[in-house]
Amino acid sequence: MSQKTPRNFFKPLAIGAPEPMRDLPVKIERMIHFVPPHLDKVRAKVPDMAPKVDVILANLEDAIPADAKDAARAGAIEMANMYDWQGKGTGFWSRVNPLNSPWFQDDVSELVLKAGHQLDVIMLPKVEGPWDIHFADQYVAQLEAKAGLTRPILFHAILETAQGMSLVEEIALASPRMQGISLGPADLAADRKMKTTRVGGGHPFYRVLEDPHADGSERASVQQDLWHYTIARMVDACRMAGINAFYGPFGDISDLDACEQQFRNAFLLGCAGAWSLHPNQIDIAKRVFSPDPDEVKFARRILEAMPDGTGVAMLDGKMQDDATWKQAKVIADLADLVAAKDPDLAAAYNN
Ligand SMILES: CC(C)(COP(=O)(O)OP(=O)(O)OC[C@H]1O[C@@H](n2cnc3c(N)ncnc32)[C@H](O)[C@@H]1OP(=O)(O)O)[C@@H](O)C(=O)NCCC(=O)NCCSC(=O)C[C@](C)(O)C(=O)O
Ligand SMILES: [Mg+2]
Repeated sequence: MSQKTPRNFFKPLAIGAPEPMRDLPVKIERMIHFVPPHLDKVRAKVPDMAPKVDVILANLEDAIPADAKDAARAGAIEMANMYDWQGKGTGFWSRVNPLNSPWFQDDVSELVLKAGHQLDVIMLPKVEGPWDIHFADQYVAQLEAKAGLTRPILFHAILETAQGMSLVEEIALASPRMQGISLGPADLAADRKMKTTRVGGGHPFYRVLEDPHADGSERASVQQDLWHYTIARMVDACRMAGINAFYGPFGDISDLDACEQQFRNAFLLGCAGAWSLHPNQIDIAKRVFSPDPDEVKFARRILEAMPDGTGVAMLDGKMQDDATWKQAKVIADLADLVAAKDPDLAAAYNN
């Protein structure tokens, strides 16, 4: 497989385009909050919502009707100027239409040329392979040069096709712009021909049955996680590439408990955040993707017990060593980031 040389991997893909980042900005992205930019009433909420979330995403793709694509794009550009994104630290992203759609070129060119200074991340849907990232990479570089941007716009891919799943490692490694990957459970289920119309979460048919009982009594069965393999492989691909994995949408807006459970499964498997489709999912993502205060305190005890990160120590009967020190570092560093943005959690982590 042809690979760029390490030195060429970080070369700008257009004369005048900003230098690609060698290290990603360290941010908390516990929830990526989706906004339909064509709805005036919802768009008007952005200045009030922005301080309360980690990322606001102007959605131009699915859930935006074909006859509202131009209005959504114009709304996204308006959103770019509704808040001090770069100054106040809330991420401003946009999900553009698929690369083969009639809207992709206008989405990307107008966003970069008219909102590139405020835009942090372009979310690319239905990514089939590294070639999609390569194409978008050079196209955006050309536009960045034209717009005179000094900071590169990053990419976030959605994992929502069977081919994309089979190439997820190559997608994660395809460009210095890659910032993360989200699971897209609806399109991926359709492409895999999974027999579910749900957007994330479990399914009552997906279970394991215990062995038959001699007395013929009823056999217990337990529902299993449909998304375990997919999320775990996405996490491995992302962490191998030094980027973050995210759980995508949970579609059953009315079922807050199942949403929390799906987010919690993803958090435990290594995801950095999830999408919030509705205001009632924002606090769930905040609660789940912020480290638990007791876990933070225990993690800090591990770091204190082994200041240089090597050796062995016993804490509350649990063996700690170089590996658990690294696990503790992940939790403690995340807690510091969350505390900087969230005074309530800062107090919980330090009392
Ligand atoms: C589901 C919907 C229609 C219910 O919208 P609603 O208005 O019927 O809900 P509501 O409960 O009546 O709304 C209560 C209040 O919240 C507001 N509100 C409602 N939503 C939002 C929001 N997002 N942000 C900010 N405010 C919101 C709404 O305007 C209302 O305000 P009000 O009290 O002042 O009247 C609405 O929440 C919505 O459109 N959410 C975004 C859906 C979306 O973006 N879907 C696409 C992403 S998932 C996907 O693409 C799949 C994937 C990855 O591709 C793949 O797996 O393949
Ligand atoms: Mg989709």
